[in-house]
Amino acid sequence: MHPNIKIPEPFLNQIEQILPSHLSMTDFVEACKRPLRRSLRVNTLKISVEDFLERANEKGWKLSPVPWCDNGFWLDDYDEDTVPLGNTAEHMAGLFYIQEASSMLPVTALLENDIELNRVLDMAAAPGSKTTQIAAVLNNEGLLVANEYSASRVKVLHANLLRCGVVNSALTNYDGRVFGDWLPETFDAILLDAPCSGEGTIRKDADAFSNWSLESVQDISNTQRDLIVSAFHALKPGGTMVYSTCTLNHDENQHICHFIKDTFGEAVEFQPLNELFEGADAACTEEGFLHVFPQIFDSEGFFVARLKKTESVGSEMVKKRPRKFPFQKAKPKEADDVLKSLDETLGLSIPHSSNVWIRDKEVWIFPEQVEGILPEIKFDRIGLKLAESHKKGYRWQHETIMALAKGNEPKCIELSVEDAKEWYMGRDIRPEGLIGSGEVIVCYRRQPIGIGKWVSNRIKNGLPRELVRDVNLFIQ
Ligand SMILES: C[S@@+](CC[C@H](N)C(=O)[O-])C[C@H]1O[C@@H](n2cnc3c(N)ncnc32)[C@H](O)[C@@H]1O
Repeated sequence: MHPNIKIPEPFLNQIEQILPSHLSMTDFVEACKRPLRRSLRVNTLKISVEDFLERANEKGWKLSPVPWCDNGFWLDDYDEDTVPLGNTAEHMAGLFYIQEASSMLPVTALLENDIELNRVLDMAAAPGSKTTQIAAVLNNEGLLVANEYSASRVKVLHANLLRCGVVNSALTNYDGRVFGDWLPETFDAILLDAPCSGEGTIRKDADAFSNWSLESVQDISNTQRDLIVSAFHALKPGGTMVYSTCTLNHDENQHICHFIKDTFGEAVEFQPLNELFEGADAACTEEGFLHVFPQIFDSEGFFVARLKKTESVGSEMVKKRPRKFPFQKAKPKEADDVLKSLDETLGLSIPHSSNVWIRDKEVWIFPEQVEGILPEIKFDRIGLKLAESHKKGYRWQHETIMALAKGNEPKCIELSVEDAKEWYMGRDIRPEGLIGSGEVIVCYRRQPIGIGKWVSNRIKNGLPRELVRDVNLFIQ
């Protein structure tokens, strides 16, 4: 049992009124008090599920599949005190994301249908569990705009995108209310994983209710109404949107969905989720939303609704002052030069749907689909910084390796466990009996972990300073 759990009476009274008849209040309270099962999602941008399972098996991890996400697994009996999951070599290399199982539902629902996805918006994205999940389904193609209102949380989002090798993203730092006016009818799919009162997170966080009150629920539902209207305007006719929260009350869930339907009528079509996976029925409401009480799948509480915009609702773009953009698209010869050098020095190539852009000496790749909307909104960061150019060529970046290298390129060198520890601690390494020249992709257990440079029998460490850490305890 969770030791310090406090569940407010008004909340329990409310749940009693909305709990479906096939569920019991006793089970609900007991489930809230049970600590949460740990779960993770394999990052298929970096490793196949098959290879990950082999590696997990070698480490003695016991994984069981999450039924609604092909890449999701529960991790049974993991001893978090010995090696915190977030400090394992596999996590640092971006091979998985620690994500609660029910929080994998919204992206599964959003991207279930095989539709063309040129532009996707994640309107409330930090820390990025679902952004990285979307990027993996898109396989780094198309454009994924990841927006977050809190500047400090944008930094965490950015770090997670880098760790997971996401290349097709463009980050923005706005109140999500701006998208409907600034980018109307722009996105094929939108995830609104809304800020909410977090009632479903009690199993993870004993303090989940410390700021909870009936009034605060009303406040936050006003924001949610504004955000869903904005998202609906930003959606292309024919596009799909998922509205999700990690809370349980109707005001922040069902009522928000009915509000958008009342506002836009026939243009809103609820798309039932009862067949999203085997057993989904157990959480399905009459409208076809998933209202996941924690005892149903032994998970966090969650709510997921999917809707389609069947027709335009006459959204209009608000005119803005033209802004100066400091990047220029590389001329064809310039881009060829960069890509040829990337191939020749490291054996790497960029995703099909991206192009080379230049700012002074910096060389970047941007998803092609961002080009049409560049004048409309200020981006904090787009795509990937590939290199810095200098007189003799290019200085490739750590993130280039983390995003583009697979570990099977000719320029890779496999480090011993001792050398990998040295690498993560920011030190140069001397692989036994080897001498080389030029740049080299360093790998640990066949996964790229950075870029170094041979200086005779030593590889100069290229790990960015902010990633240096004492990993002596964690890497085995
Ligand atoms: C439920 S969390 C998102 C979790 C995230 N989707 C994930 O899966 O990792 C909601 C996020 O919305 C942000 N937020 C709050 N108000 C917002 C607003 N008006 N516009 C956009 N984002 C907002 C919060 O800072 C928070 O990071």
